[in-house]
Amino acid sequence: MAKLELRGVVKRFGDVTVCDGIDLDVEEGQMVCLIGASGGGKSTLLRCINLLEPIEDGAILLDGEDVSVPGLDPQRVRSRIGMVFQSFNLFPHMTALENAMLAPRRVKGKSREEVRPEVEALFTRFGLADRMDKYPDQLSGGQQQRVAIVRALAMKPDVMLFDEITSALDPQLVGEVLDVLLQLKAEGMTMVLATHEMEFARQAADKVCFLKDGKIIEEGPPSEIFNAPKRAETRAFLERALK
Ligand SMILES: Nc1ncnc2c1ncn2[C@@H]1O[C@H](COP(=O)(O)OP(=O)(O)OP(=O)(O)O)[C@@H](O)[C@H]1O
Repeated sequence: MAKLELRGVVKRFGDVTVCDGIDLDVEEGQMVCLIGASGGGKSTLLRCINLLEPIEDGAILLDGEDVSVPGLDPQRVRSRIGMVFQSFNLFPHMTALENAMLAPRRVKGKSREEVRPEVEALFTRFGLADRMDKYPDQLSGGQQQRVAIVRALAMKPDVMLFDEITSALDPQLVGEVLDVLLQLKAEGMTMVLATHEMEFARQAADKVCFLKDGKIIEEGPPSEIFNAPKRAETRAFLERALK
């Protein structure tokens, strides 16, 4: 597990500044939730952390090492920072087990024999032992998303990023995915989540950051942000979101 620090991160698309000098500390083992209105820049910020988007300015530090300097191998960084998306993105022609074994084999060059027991242990840990040999279309949305989480964990990342991972799920399947996050938190994983699950953020986050127009305009423990937000924007957003 690692500490993640963002220092003055700037991301622009053309003339539009989507991340406008973001500073954020995520301590080892912390769960940080990013909340805010649609278009505030949550997804883009996560994509920048994972080097899926180049940044214009600032730095992204993983245990003190600047991983955003040009020239570093993004695959090497991505093997330390796992990411899970709203759409599960599993390969339909591969079983759940094959999906999860792919990256450690391709990126880390490990053999099937080496990877298989490690990945099987992850499936067991997250209640998916009997789903390993199924294809994605034989799994529920919640199971597919849990497989996607297992696939990211198979790389043994130090940090995990989650981008609205329950937004595409039927409401009755959301809980089983959020339970996986609670389990990871209990195991000490460092995590950053963009989420609309306000009750989950209130109960599980160590820190909540409210993003607006590419800036963190409010941050603190959920007890502060939810009970006594300092900013009118945060209050109005929470009132709508918690209705
Ligand atoms: N590849 C891109 N090219 C141009 N503009 C982009 C691109 N990706 C995102 N944007 C813009 O950046 C802004 C922030 O988008 P982003 O998806 O990061 O917000 P968000 O807070 O995650 O919103 P949501 O909750 O709807 O996912 C939006 O105005 C969006 O249109």
